[in-house]
Amino acid sequence: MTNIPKEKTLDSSVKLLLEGFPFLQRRFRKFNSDIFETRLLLQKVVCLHGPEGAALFYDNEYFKRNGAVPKRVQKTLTGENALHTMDDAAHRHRKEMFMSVMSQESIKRLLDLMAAQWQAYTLEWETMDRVVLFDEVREIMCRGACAWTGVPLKESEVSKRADDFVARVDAFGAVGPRHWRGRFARIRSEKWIARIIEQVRNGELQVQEGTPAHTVAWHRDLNGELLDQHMAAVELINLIRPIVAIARYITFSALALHQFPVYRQRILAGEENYVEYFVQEVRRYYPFAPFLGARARSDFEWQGYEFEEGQLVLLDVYGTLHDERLWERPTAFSPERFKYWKGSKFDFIPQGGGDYDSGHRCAGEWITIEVMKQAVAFLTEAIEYRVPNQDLHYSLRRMPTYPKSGFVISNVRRTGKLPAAFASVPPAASHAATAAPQRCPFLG
Ligand code: HEM
Repeated sequence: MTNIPKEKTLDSSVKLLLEGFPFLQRRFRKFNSDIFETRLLLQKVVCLHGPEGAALFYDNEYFKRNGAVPKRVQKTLTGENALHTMDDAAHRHRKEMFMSVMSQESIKRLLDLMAAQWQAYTLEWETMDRVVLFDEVREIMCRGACAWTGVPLKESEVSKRADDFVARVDAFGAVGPRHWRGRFARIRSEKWIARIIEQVRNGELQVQEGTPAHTVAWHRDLNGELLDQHMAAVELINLIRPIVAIARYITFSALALHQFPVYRQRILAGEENYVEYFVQEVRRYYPFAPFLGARARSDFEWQGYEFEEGQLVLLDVYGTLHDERLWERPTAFSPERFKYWKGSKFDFIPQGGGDYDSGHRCAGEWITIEVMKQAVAFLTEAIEYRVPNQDLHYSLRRMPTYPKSGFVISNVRRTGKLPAAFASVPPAASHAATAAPQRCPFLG
């Protein structure tokens, strides 16, 4: 039996808050090991790093999620008792519902709805002195996500609803006011969406079959029962809120285009798949999810280390994405690396690893990649802009993080060119046109 290297500490929770994203990575380096033990929130925690650690973490035989996601994260980010906390047959059944709305056709519909929003917003940006990209893109994402799911969004509530979704994500690594903002935002958004579920079920709101609102409202659990209204709201939000969260990756994409202009040129040169390499590198390079948690199902041994039943285990997402053994010059931004990447399901894990259907890998990873590709194509081909002086620093201590200024652009001009993916998409006549699905130009 080998002893797991142990951090000498009564509790490291404060250090985690102070150090942020690199907290785990620093300790793996200090111990020169892909496993170590520490104490967080007054409990013993075993931390795993790298593809072998990830393969173990995603092995359903050894780990479960029930009891692993802290209540403070459920009460802000995910909602309580959501898919993220389920296991075994019940998880697979609920996950099937999520994956059923991730078909190519469904994602294409989302992209068309988003494209109309990009066009409507840039019309307005031309008239504005300064545009805070993060603030605008979260609205674009919120409108697109609501239209796609089938959730009506009044013009007057766009900003408030988008704010609440942002606040819920913003709360996941926070204590104090930021955490409480997230809690209140969860309560408001769940109340709103629970009413939508009620209206879909009683026929007050007509939504097309196949849309996420229809799918979730009429989904039956393994016992054949509809989800209770609140649970259905939690899960429908788990399809909307994370789309709004893509605004962070899009803001980081704009930052990358600004900081590394050579890649803007390569994208404009039209090299095949280059936009995809670029967004993959954005997802690797910039921080989002720091780590993930699971609990051991029973006592077991792995590589000579002993795990105890109920043991809390964390998987180091940020550190694995910046490990020099996996990524050449990990601190350099280099989309080219994805040209040659022959990775596994366990090394490139910005949205989790392993399988989509049987495991907890992010249900929305394909959406994230496609929505980011669309945004990058738009930012490079459809508009020109200036980037005035501003504070573009993003703090690794803040979880989650984004550039302090929100990425301000000015002098926005439409080029008159539309990326190929937009060519067939009629612009939204007004924001309201795509916000209410009944009047959506694509769904009729
Ligand atoms: C900003 C982009 C996103 C990031 C960084 C992200 C990240 C993650 C991560 C780290 C997980 C946990 C994986 C695990 O527990 O092993 C996850 C799970 C999940 N994500 Fe995402 N995600 C994003 C976008 C999306 C989108 C667009 C959707 C849906 C439209 C989505 C829906 C989900 C769902 C339903 C789960 C739970 C899966 C399960 O437990 O089986 N996410 N995501």
